[in-house]
Order: sequence, then C-alpha cells, then structure tokens
Amino acid sequence: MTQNVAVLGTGKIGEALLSGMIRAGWSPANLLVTTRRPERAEELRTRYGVTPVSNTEAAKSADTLILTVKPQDMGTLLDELAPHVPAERLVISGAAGIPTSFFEERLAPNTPVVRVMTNTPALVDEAMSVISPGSHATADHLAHAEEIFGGVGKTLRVPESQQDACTALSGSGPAYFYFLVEAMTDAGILLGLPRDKAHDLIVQAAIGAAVMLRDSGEHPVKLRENVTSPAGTTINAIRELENHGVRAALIAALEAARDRSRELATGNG
Ligand SMILES: NC(=O)C1=CN([C@@H]2O[C@H](COP(=O)(O)OP(=O)(O)OC[C@H]3O[C@@H](n4cnc5c(N)ncnc54)[C@H](OP(=O)(O)O)[C@@H]3O)[C@@H](O)[C@H]2O)C=CC1
Ligand SMILES: O=C(O)[C@@H]1CCC=N1
Repeated sequence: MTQNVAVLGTGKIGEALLSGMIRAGWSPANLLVTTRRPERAEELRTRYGVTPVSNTEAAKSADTLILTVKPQDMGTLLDELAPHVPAERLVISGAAGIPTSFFEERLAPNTPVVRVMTNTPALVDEAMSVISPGSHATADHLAHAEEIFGGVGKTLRVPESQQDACTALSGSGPAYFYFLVEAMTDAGILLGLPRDKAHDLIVQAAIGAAVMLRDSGEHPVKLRENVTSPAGTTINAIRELENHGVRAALIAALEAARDRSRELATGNG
C-alpha cells in the first residue's frame, strides 16, 4: 500500500527532506506539506508538485507526519494537531532538543513517535540522520523512518539519551566546517590571494580531506601526520592552532551546543 507522508512546517529542513524524497523516487502525489504562509505553500506546490494542506488535514489524512517546525513552535503545532491525530499515525520529529516524551504526553495514548536529527547536507543526499524510537515505536516504525531519511543520506540508530550529543556533532556539524572555510578564506586574503581563488583552494582541500576521511580507512591522526613534514610548513600552523587552544575551543563549542539542545527540551527554549 502506498503511504502518504506529510511534512509539517516545511522550511529549510522540511524542504531539504521533501526534495530528497522526490529524488529518491517518492511520488509528489503521496507528499503533503504544511506551511504558515500561503505564498510558501504555493512555492512548494510549484517547485515540487506536492499538495499543500492545513495541519489538521495532514493529521487526518497522512500515514506519517514529519514535524519540522522550530523547537519553540512545536508546542503550538501539537496543540493544533493533537485532537486530529489518530493513535496509529507515525509521528516523526525533526526538532532539536525535544524528547519523544513531549509528543507522547500531548498525543493519543500509544502514538508511535520517532525522533530524528538530520542536517542540511540532505540537500545533496549527504545527510547524517540520527534516529531514536519513542516508547511506542516498533521496529517497523524505525525502518520506515530509515526509509524516508535514507533517501537523503546515511542513517544511524542511537538511544535517545545520545540525541543531544548527536545534535551538537552532526546536526550543527556542517556549520562548523562552513565557519572554518570562511576563516581560512580570510587567511588566504591576508596572504595576498584573491577571495575567489582562496575560496576554491580551501573548498577543494575540504572535499579532498573529507573523501580521504571517509574512504581511506586511515585514522585522522595518521592522515594529518602524512601532511606534516619534519621542519616543514604544516607543523608551524599546527603549533599556532594548539597555542590558540583550537582543540579545547572545539570541545567547549560542542559541549555548549549539546547543553543548548538540552535546554530546548521543553519546547519553550
Ligand atoms: N537548519 C538545520 O541545519 C537543522 C534544523 N533542524 C531542526 O529542524 C527544524 C526546522 O529547522 P529549519 O528548517 O532550519 O527552520 P525553518 O524556520 O526554516 O522551518 C520551519 C518552518 O516551519 C514553519 N512553521 C512554523 N510554525 C508552523 C505551523 N504551526 N504550521 C505550519 N508551519 C509552521 C515556519 O514558517 P515561517 O516560514 O512562516 O516561519 C518555517 O517555514 C527545527 O526544529 C530544527 O531544530 C535539525 C537539523 C538541522
Ligand atoms: O541550530 C539549530 O538549533 C539547528 C539544530 C541543529 C542544527 N541547526
């Protein structure tokens, strides 16, 4: 039987997922979207051929509901949805921080809930989507979530207790790499390179390093050692990174992201 899937609150992540599902072979005829603004609904209809509906209509008619509003908007959305979601619907939350218990307390008893933390590389089918079941989600529900999110990249099952850490690492992760590229491009400017050339050099170094990290089977330390010649250039840069506490800064940064994810747990964050 063909399943209807509704994406509720189709912003950046919702659209990334939607576009990936269509690339992965889902028919737009089976995809519903909800938005807060009518012009956004029309944009999605025109761009993807999907059907915009109200939140209430989605709750009544879709087999699976994927909630991709901001954590702070989740309580309001659930107040609207709760009276209309039959208990057999699978509810997937894509929101940072909010535990599955938040949904279970507001929806009909025994509603299956799955929590997923994906990331924006879903736009290029290179997402990492970290998946955890709520109390009533079965193996079939998890498999269905994996089928959906597997269309936009890799998936990984973790206990829900690890979701805040995963949010800090991979949900927010792409932003740290963009930040590095931005800073290293500025360094290229300081060293006298034109901005476009500096950008291209750093992006290609990032792609090459990422592919080697994924495919070489080597530990990152070994890969870095291979670049770091005795009395060469790289070790001078590494010394400066260590002097400026970049390793400690990254550990503290990810800890702060994990803590913020925990704070968002109430949906009022
Ligand atoms: N951005 C990222 O990299 C990641 C985000 N996430 C999570 O994904 C979720 C969405 O983030 P993101 O896509 O960045 O945010 P966006 O603001 O781009 O998307 C949320 C969308 O929900 C809409 N919306 C809000 N309330 C309602 C409602 N009641 N009914 C219908 N639509 C509604 C908003 O409308 P309007 O446009 O009018 O504001 C907006 O378009 C968040 O919970 C976030 O934690 C997870 C992983 C990565
Ligand atoms: O910054 C945020 O809150 C969201 C969740 C993970 C990535 N972006």
